[in-house]
Parts: sequence; structure tokens; C-alpha cells
Amino acid sequence: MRFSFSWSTRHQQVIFKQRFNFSSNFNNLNRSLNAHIKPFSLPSSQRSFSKTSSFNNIDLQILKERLCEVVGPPNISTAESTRLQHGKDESHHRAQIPDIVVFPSNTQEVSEVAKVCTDMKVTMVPFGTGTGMEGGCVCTHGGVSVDLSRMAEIREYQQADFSVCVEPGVTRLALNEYLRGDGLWFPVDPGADASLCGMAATSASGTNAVRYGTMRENVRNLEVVLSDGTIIHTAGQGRHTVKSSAGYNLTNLFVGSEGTLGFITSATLKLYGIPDTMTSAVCQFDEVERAVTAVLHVLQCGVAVARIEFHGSEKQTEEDASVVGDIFADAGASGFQWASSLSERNRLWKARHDTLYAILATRPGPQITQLSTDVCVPISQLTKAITDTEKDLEDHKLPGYILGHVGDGNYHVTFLYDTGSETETQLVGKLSERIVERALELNGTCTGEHGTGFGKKKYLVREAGPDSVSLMKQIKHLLDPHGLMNPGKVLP
Ligand SMILES: Cc1cc2c(cc1C)N(C[C@H](O)[C@H](O)[C@H](O)COP(=O)(O)OP(=O)(O)OC[C@H]1O[C@@H](n3cnc4c(N)ncnc43)[C@H](O)[C@@H]1O)c1[nH]c(=O)[nH]c(=O)c1N2
Ligand SMILES: O=C(O)C(=O)Cc1ccccc1
Ligand SMILES: [Mn+2]
Repeated sequence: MRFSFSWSTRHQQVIFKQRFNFSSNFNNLNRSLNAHIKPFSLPSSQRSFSKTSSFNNIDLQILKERLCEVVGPPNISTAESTRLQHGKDESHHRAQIPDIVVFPSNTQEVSEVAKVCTDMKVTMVPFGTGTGMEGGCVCTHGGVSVDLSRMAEIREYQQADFSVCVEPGVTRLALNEYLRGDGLWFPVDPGADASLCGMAATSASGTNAVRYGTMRENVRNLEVVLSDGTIIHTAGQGRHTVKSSAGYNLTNLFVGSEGTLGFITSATLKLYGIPDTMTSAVCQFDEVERAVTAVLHVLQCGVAVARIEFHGSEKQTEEDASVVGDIFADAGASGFQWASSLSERNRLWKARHDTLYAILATRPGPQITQLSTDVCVPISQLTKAITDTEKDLEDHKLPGYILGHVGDGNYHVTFLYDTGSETETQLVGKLSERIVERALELNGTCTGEHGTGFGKKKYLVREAGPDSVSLMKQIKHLLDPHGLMNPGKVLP
């Protein structure tokens, strides 16, 4: 078995691309990495939808009129095309569409929308950019999809405090474009250009987590509209200190709550200086164990974790890069290719961020869909988790791509399967379950970054324990007593 490995001094990320038997091979994966990538390119099998609303037309008309009074006629839609776009994300989960989509323009309008929905006992599902990987935007009960993308202001930019407050329509690339001239950036980078509030809602991370952490470590404050319309600021209005010990950590209650506890209408984020020098590299290992061991050595050796992304002066970067080069060479890496120029590095990381679409391109077909696992294990257990997973794939002759945020112990297995084939569908379900069970046995988690959504809620009791899940349910009931906020997600 052959793997390729890509690593960056900046990102400390490893990609494993596994060989497999049907239409694709290493070369066409590389070719497809360079192909033009279109976002929202759902296979048509994922475009099927079901309508689950319990409304009759009269209720729907009243609801529409009341919401229209709040947001104004241009900001409400019942068109099927709009509803279809809002009942799905980028995951394999079947689309279920809302009855109405609203586009509020400010926090007050979100609050009024919530009041109308609570009054009429209608479900509400927050929608960011729809790039989620666990079915978070799927409208299980029809109801109202609340698209927050028209709230796109950067509200408070406190350059001297390395802090910025953004509304839900601001995406990570838009924010970084805004900050670039000042030498600052926000480093959490899921592959998609997701909304920053959506990233807070799913507790997203990306290629930079080893150095900068995930959304959990990078949100200072949130403005949240609760299901009854109450507006709160989790750390107090306008506050953006580096730290605080005041009260319970409400900010991190809402980070990762996936729209089940309220609407995040602004997020105050930590910013960082853009480092002077960055270097990236790609190389290959023959065995996954050697690649993981090399990463472990880098994490454990004299190159401090704080510098493992190799940010800093040119001289420091050169020294760090040479230490890592030596460690990787000792571990059996071959074919090192360094990329220091901006354009080379951008090409490399664009390819990494677009991997999902590159994988999808390898098996075209109307009924072909992808299912990606997202387990995360203690890094000491990563080799075992991955090698056992490879064995499973080999034993079942099932093609699957493995790629990972190795520095975090987080890896994805992506299966491309034919939804028309009962055998393939069942096998993919069985194997993805095995992958999660193995991770839990190794004291890992069923999801490192994509969220619980639909697909992972069945593992929550086993992972968090029955008493913790019972407490989560009590919190949910307290904040959303009628169960109207994004029903059917997160909690079993
Ligand atoms: C190609 C590609 C690559 C990646 C990823 C996706 C894709 C398509 N992702 C997953 C994805 O980008 C991530 O989950 C985003 O945080 C979702 O942000 P959206 O704004 O698109 O939320 P989206 O609209 O998809 O909603 C996701 C969930 O959050 C809720 N929500 C959204 N906005 C909200 C708000 N303002 N208030 C309350 N709830 C809200 C929704 O209700 C839903 O439950 C990822 N992830 C990752 O962690 N690491 C990665 O490397 C990648 N890579
Ligand atoms: O790119 C990533 O790291 C992601 O989380 C998205 C993803 C998941 C599975 C396969 C490809 C991309
Ligand atoms: Mn990932």
C-alpha cells in the first residue's frame, strides 16, 4: 500500500491518500486536485428531498404574513428552489426542506422571527453558508429556515486588542481579506469558505488547529438570540478581553451547539499577526505508521509545539524546517518538495482544502454520494486507529480515502458509494460505525470537527456518558422548552 503525505511548516497537516480499486488512482486524484472546483456540487442523489411539514395552507399563510411583517417582502421566500437550497448541506444526509426561508437583516429581526415562531410553535433552523458535514441545516419538520447571510457587517474591529466582532454573513475568507492590510488574520480554516458564526456553531477547526486551536479557543464573546427572542451576550455586551473568570462559560456552551440552543447573531473573535515567513512541504511515506511516528517526533522533540507551524523570522523558519526535514527523512520520507513562495504554498493548500471535491470527482454518477467519518483519537493511538481502519477497508474490499489532521489525532475516511446499491450502502454504514466504535474504545471522539448533527447523536451517550447527556437535555429544555430550535440534531 502506498501513501502520500503532505506537510506544511505552517499548518502541520498530513494528508493520506489511499489507493483504491475502482475508477480512480493516484494520478487521477492529482489531476482532479487541479480541476476547477465548484462549491455546492452535490451529487444529484443528494438532491432528493422529502417534505415533512405538518402545516396546512392556512397556517402557512398566516405564518408567512407575520414573518413578512418582520423582515419585509424581499426577505422572505417560499420558492421551491430557495427552499431546496436551504434543506441540505454538503453531507450525505437526505435533504428535507423548509416551508419558508427568511433573510433577516439585523439582530432585532432575528429576535422578532423567533418570537413569531415560538408563538406559532414552528421549528426554526439557522442557516449560515450550508457547508456543514453532518446535516445540520436539514429541516426535519419543515418550518422556517433562517438564512443569516444578509447580516454581513464587521461590527467592531479592535486592532490594538487583536479582536473583531462579525455578523453571520461574514465568511472566513472575507474577514481575512479585510484584515490583510493590517498584517492580521483569523487562522481557523475549514476547507470551505464558511460563515464564521456557522463555524462557531459547529465548533469547526481546520489545518491550523495544532498551532492556533479550534473555534472553541478563538471565540471571545457571542451575541445569541434564544428561541423566545431574548438577546444575550455570552461574555457581556461589548466585552472582548483575552481572558475572564466571571461566571459560567456560556460562550463555549453555544460554540458547537449547532443551532439547537439559539441563533448566533455575532461572534467576537481572536486575531493574530500574520507571520513573516512560512514554508510548506510535501513528501511520501511508504507506511502510515512511519508518517504518524514522524509527526509525533516533531510534536515531541525540541521544536516546541508553539512553533511547530514554523511561523517566525526567516532564519528561525529555516532552522525549524531543517529539524523537521531531518526527522521526516529519518522516518523514511521521500520526495520532499518545499514550497516557500506564496503562489506555491497557496496551490498546495488550495489542493488540500478542495480534497472533498477532488474525491467526489473520482467517481462520477447520479447516485454516487460521499460519507465522511470524522473521528479523533489521542495522538498516541492514531497509528493503531488508522492501521486497523486500513485493514477493515482491505478486508471488505471497500474503496475509501483516508486523510487526516494528524497533529490533532483527527482523521476522515471518505467512502464514495452508490446509493442505489443496498449492499454498498449497508457496508459503508457498517464500516463507518466500526471506525467510530474503534475511536471510542481508544478514548477518542465520534467527531473532531464536523459536529454531531444527525449522524453522530447515536454515539453521544456512549461517548459523554448518560448523566452528561441527561444534563445536556436539561440545558436544551431550559433554553428551548418547546423543542423548536433545529430539532432532531445533536441530542439522541
Ligand atoms: C469542502 C469542505 C471542507 C470542509 C468542510 C466543509 C466542506 C464543504 N468543513 C465543514 C464546514 O465548513 C463547517 O462545519 C462550517 O463550520 C459550517 O459553517 P456554515 O456557515 O456553512 O454552517 P451551515 O450553514 O452549514 O450550518 C451548520 C450548522 O450550524 C448551524 N448554524 C449555522 N449558522 C448558525 C448561526 N449563525 N447561529 C446558530 N447556528 C448556526 C446550522 O443550523 C447547522 O446546524 C470542515 N469543518 C471543519 O471543522 N474542518 C474542516 O477542515 C472542514 N473542511
Ligand atoms: O478537508 C477536511 O479536512 C474536511 O474536514 C472535509 C473533508 C472531509 C472528508 C474528506 C475530504 C474533506
Ligand atoms: Mn477535516
